[in-house]
Amino acid sequence: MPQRSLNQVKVFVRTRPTNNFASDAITIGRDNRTISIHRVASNNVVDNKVNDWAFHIDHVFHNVSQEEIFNSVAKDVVDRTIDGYNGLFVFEQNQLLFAPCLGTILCYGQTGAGKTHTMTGFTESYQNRGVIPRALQHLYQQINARQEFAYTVRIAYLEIYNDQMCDLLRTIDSPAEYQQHQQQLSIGEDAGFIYVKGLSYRLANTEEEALNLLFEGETNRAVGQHVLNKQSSRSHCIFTILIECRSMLSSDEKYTTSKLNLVDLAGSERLAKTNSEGVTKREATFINKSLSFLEQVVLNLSDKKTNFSHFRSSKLTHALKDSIGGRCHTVMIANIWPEIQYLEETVSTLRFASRMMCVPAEPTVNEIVDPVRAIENYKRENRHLKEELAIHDKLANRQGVSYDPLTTEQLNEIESQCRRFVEGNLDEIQVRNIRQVQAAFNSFKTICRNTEKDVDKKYRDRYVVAEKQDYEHQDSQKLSVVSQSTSNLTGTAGELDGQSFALGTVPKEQRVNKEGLIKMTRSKRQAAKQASTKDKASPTLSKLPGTSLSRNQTAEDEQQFARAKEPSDLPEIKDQRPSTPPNRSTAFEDFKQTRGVNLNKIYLENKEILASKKKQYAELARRINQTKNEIDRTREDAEHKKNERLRMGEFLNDNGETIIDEEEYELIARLQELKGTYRTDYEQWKSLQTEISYCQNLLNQCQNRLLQEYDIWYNECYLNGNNTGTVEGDELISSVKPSNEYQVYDDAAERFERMQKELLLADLDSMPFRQAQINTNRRHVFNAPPIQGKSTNNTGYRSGGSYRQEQSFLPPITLNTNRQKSLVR
Ligand SMILES: Nc1ncnc2c1ncn2[C@@H]1O[C@H](COP(=O)(O)OP(=O)(O)OP(=O)(O)O)[C@@H](O)[C@H]1O
Repeated sequence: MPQRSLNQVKVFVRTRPTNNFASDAITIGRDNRTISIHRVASNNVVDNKVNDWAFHIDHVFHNVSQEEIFNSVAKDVVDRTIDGYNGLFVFEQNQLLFAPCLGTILCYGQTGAGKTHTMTGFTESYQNRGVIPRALQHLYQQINARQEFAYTVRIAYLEIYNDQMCDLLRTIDSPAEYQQHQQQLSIGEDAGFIYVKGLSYRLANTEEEALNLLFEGETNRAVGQHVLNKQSSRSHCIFTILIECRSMLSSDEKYTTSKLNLVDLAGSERLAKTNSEGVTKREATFINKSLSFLEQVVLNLSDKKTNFSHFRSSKLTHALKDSIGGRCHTVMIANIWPEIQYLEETVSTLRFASRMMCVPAEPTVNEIVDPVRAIENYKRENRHLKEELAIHDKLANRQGVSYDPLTTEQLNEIESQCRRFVEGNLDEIQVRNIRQVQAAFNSFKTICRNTEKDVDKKYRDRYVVAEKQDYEHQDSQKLSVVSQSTSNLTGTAGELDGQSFALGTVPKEQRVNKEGLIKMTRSKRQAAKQASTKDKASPTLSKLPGTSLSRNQTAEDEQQFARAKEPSDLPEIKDQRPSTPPNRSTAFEDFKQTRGVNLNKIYLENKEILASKKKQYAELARRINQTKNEIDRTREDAEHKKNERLRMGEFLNDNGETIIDEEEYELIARLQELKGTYRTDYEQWKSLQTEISYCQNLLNQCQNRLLQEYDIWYNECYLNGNNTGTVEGDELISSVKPSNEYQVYDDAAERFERMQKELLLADLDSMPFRQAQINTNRRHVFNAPPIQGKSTNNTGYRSGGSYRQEQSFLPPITLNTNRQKSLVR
C-alpha cells in the first residue's frame, strides 16, 4: 500500500450494522485499512464489467460505537481547531463576515447508511449521541481546562435544501427578527475565506447552550420518508462552531480564531430503489445533482494538474469551498450499508472516498501562542510591579510589608487565628497584605467544609425513621400538619440589635398556593381510600410490615428501596389489566396500592418527618420573634430607668461603683436572660434549617424513585413492557417529561425541581445534553401553535405557574409544521 502523506484529507469508512452483511462480496482487510469488493457476475449474461475493487483508506470502522468514532476520528480535529489559527474576523450586527475554516468533518454516503447517526446520533439518547454533541462536550471541557485563555464560542447551523440556503436557528428569534432573517442568505468570499451573508451566529457560553442550539436546529431540518429510510435527511447541513481565543497572560490585542464545520450531507439515492415520487423525488434530484458537483470539485482538487475547481456550480460546493483540504484539516467519514443489494452504492461511495484521499490539506500551524515567551514577559512584568509596589509602600509609610509567598508557619498562624475567630476567642485577624487575606479565606473555606461534613455526619447518624403501626391514621394527620406548618411560618425574627437581616418566611403573596394543592391531594386520597375499602378482601392491600429508612444514603438505602419495590407478597396483576391503558393518574393510584405500596410508605413517612420539622421550625421562629419583642421592651424599660436615675443624680458606693435600685437590677437581669434564650433558640433554629434541607433532599430522592418505578410498572402492565417500536413518541419520552398525573403529590415548581434532580442523579457529564434536550422539547411544546390540532396539555408541560413564567422569558418560535420532525429519531 502506498505511504500516505500527512498533508492529505483523512478518510474513514464506517459500516452500518446489519444482520445481512454481504460477506461474499465485501472483505475488510486485517489491518482495517483495506476494503475489497467482489461482485459476482450473472450466470447467463456475458459481463465485461469490472467485478473486483480494492480500496485503501485510513481506517475501516466495522460495528464500532459512537464513542470510538469520536475518539478516533473527530477528537483530533476538534483539538486542532481549539488550538486556533492566526486570523482575523469582523462582526457586523452579530453576523460573521469573515473567518478561516480550520477543521471539517464530513459524512458522505448513500441514503440510510448512517450519516446522521454518525454526525448527530440519537438526540434522545445520551449514549448514542453523535460527533457533534461529543465535539461540543470536548470543546467546553478543553476551554474550562485552559484557564489562561478566554474563549468565545459562536454557533451557526446552515441547511441547503433544494439548492436553497436556510438558517436552522432562525426560529430562536422573536417574530420581528425572524422576518429579518427570512431575507435570502448568500455566499460571500474574502481573501479565500467563505462566509454566508445573513446567517446568524449565536453565542454559546456553555455546553448546554450550544446543545440547545443544535437541538433547535435539528427540529427544523427537512426530513422525509422513503423506502430505505423513515427519517431521511432531505438536505445538506453544516453545523459551524466558531472559536475566538484571547490570551489572559498578555495584554496583546491579537487573538486567534478558528472555525469547525461539521457537515452532514444528504444521502445519494437511486430513485428506482427508494420509490421516490413527488416532493421526495424532486428533493432526490437536487441531492444527487449537488453531490455530483461535489464529486467533480473533489476530482479537480485531487488532480494536481488542474488548478481550477467549479466551486460555484452549487450552493453546497460554494459553501464548502474553504472547508475541503487546503488550509483546513479535513476528515471524511464514508458511510456504507454493507448489504448485497447496495453493492453498487457502496462501490460508488468508496470511489468518492478514494478521490477525497488525494485532496491535499496543509493545515496552518498556529503561531500566536508561545508559552515560554509569555512566561518570560509575565515574570518581567511581575518584577516591575513589585518594584512599583515597594515605592508606593515607602511613600505611604507602610514599612515591612512583604509580598512574598507565605511560609508554612505564617499559614499555620493565620489558620489558627481564623479558628479562634470562628470560635469567638479572637476579635480581629491580623492581615497586612493580600496573600494573608487569601490565606484567611482559604482557612475559612476549610473550616466551613469541615463543619458541613460534621453536621452531615451528625444528621446521618441521628435520623432513622421509626416503624409505624397505624400508617393510614398518620397519613391523614399529616395533611393538617403540613397546612399548619405553612400557616405558622409567619412573622420575622431578627438579630438582637434589630439592625441586620430578618428571619422568617416569605410574604404570603409570594408563596405557592398550597391550599389548592392540599385540597386536591385530599380528594385524591379519599378516592384512593374508597377504592382500597372496596378491595379490602384482596391480598394486594393487606398490611405490609412497616419499613424503616435509614438516613444514610448508602447501600442500606438501596437495599431498602429494592425491598420496597419488590413486595413478594403482592400478586401479579399484569394479566388482570384492561386492554386499554387507564388514565395515568388512575394508574398511579393503582400503583401506590400495589407494587409501589412500600415505596409510597417510605415517601409519605419522609414527607411527614419533613412536615413536622417545618412545624417546629415555624414555632421556633415565632418564639424567637416573641423573645425579640420582649428584649426590645425590656431594654426600653431599662433605658428609661437608667435615664431617670441619671436625671436624679447618681449614687456611688465607697468603691465608686454606681448604686442602682432593685427594679432596674431586675430589668437588667431579665434582659440578660432573654438574650441567652434568644441565642439558644436562634442556634437551634439554624440547625433545624439544615435538617429541613437534608430531609427535603431525601424526600426528593424517594419521590424520584417512586416515579421511576411507576413508569416501569406502567410500561410492564399496560404497554407489554415494550419500550420501543409500538409505543408512541409521547410515551417514549415520558420518563424524562414531567407529567400532569404526578400532580397527586406536588405542584408545578416541585415537579420542575424533581425533573432537574432526576437528571442530576444520572451521569453528571450528561447534564448539559439532557438539559438541552428538555429545553428544546419544552420550547417546542410551549410554542406549538394551537391550530396544530394537538392539545399541548397532553404533554403535561403546560400546567403550573412556574412554567408559564418561564415561557414568558423564552422567545416565541414559529414552527413550520411541514418541515418539523420529531425530536425522537
Ligand atoms: N452505526 C449505527 N448504529 C446503529 N444504528 C444505525 C447506525 N447507522 C445507521 N443506523 C440506523 O440506520 C437508520 C438510518 O440512519 P441515518 O438516518 O443516520 O442514515 P443517513 O445516512 O443519514 O440517511 P439519509 O441520507 O437518508 O438521511 C437510522 O435508524 C439509524 O439509527
